[in-house]
Amino acid sequence: MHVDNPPPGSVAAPPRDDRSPAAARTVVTTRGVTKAYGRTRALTGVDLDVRAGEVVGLVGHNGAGKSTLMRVLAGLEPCDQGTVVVGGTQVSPRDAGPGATAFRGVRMAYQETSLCPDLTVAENIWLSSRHCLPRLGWRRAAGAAVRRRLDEMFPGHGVSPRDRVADLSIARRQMVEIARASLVDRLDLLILDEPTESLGPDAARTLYDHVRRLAARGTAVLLISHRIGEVLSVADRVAVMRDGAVVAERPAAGLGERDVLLLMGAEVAESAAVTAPAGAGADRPALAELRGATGQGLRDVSIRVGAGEVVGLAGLAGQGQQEVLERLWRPVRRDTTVRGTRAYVPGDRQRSGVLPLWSVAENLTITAMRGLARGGFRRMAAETATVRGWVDRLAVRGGADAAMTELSGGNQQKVIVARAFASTADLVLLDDPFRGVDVHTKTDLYALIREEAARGRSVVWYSSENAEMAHCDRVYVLRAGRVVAELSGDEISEERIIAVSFAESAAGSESASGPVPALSGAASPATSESTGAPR
Ligand SMILES: Nc1ncnc2c1ncn2[C@@H]1O[C@H](COP(=O)(O)OP(=O)(O)OP(=O)(O)O)[C@@H](O)[C@H]1O
Repeated sequence: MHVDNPPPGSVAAPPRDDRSPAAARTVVTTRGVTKAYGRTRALTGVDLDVRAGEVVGLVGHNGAGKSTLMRVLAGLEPCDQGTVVVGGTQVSPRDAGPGATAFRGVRMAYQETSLCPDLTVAENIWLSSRHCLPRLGWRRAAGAAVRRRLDEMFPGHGVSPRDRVADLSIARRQMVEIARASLVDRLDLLILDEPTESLGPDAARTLYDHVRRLAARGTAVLLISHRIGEVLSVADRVAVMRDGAVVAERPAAGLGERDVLLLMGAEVAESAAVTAPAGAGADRPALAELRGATGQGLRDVSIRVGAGEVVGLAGLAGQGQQEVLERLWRPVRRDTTVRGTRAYVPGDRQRSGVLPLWSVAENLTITAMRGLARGGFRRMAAETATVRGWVDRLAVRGGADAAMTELSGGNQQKVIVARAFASTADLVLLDDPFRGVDVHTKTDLYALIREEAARGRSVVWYSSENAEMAHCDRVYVLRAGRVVAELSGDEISEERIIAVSFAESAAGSESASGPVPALSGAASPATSESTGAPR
């Protein structure tokens, strides 16, 4: 069922939620805000009010305009038309731009972190918060400030102010990005753009605890997320964006995930989980195998991937899952066998996934080229048909000719996933591939994985969302570099995976609820050569 789309810019009367102060001052207001990039109308007339002390969840499909609106609210980009009022003062397009003082009380933590990779954590903090740091001894002051904030938000974070950002895992970079955004002398509005996509459940929970504390102190928080359940658990109010406008606002209390999906325009019936046929693939010939793999953080790991099987790698983040994917991608050791070609979808699209200067079509076909060519000649018609098929299938907003940098984060991710499946690889390796992808598209991608498996392709899939593992035939749960459980069929459930992940922890030296040190400080093992090309 579809919800009718009201005219752009229309806003349902926002009923107040009990948790937010009824007469709180408005921190930001937008009326009829539009923004176009060339022919793309990213914002088509946004009306939104955010009041002090409230948490507003902003949801919508990939490309709905959420990040663009946030950039306008943070003063990073001017809007084309409409009015933006920040802290009671109407700002003009001239006021926008990096470091704009009119927007000083508004801070944003970005979906792709804005940190300089070659600087340390403390140096990055100085860059963004130098106006509130002393000139003498700034490094120490920045280090102390970020450490304090990280301790508060993410106990057990494992980040030192002296760490070089490039050496941090993607989850830790995300933590620093969020801490950086909230380090300011006056914080009226904190914008969090998909903050938990690379965080584990513990870090997500402590972050949201902090968000509620901020709100209790009067700071407004705008939370963009595709994780609707999380939004409903922390927000006072939910604003839904479609086609560049806010089309509905509702108090979060009493709203269910299904209600939100309907407001977003999703076909909820289609969103029903596509789960794996029980026990499928268990007795198929092995396409890939790790036999007692040890070293590089792995301890005696044995894993078997049958032809046409979808194998999940689960457990808390950083327990060796990336190292397993790395071994399968580069099977150079004698303990690893892979028959056939491989494609890789890296977890960190900015570092090793996107070819930013290339178009969507070029990014998509780069790995499929060999299969599409005949006698060493490119077949342009076949390439065009392939590209069109994938762009339509995954609803890549922006189209085939757009540069990758013109796409929203979720749409970029769709192209990277499509690139792997458009290849002829026998084994597709997925490292938490659906970060930032909207719920509806994810459902399509789950179905795609099952279809490809039915055609005989094998998939090894690490996901930080345990619920996604229900789409696998078999799941290996990793803990501290070891396989601690192998689940199949009905045994695969979120509860079971969590229980197994923590059972080992309770038996070991770490506390079940405490922080778990990641095995590898480095992020995705993917390098420039692992952008998906089968070899
Ligand atoms: N710099 C840019 N140049 C051209 N088009 C852009 C640019 N930034 C955004 N767009 C386009 O504007 C539209 C809205 O993008 P935006 O990033 O705001 O969406 P979003 O709702 O945040 O999506 P996602 O959930 O995928 O992050 C998209 O169609 C996108 O392709």
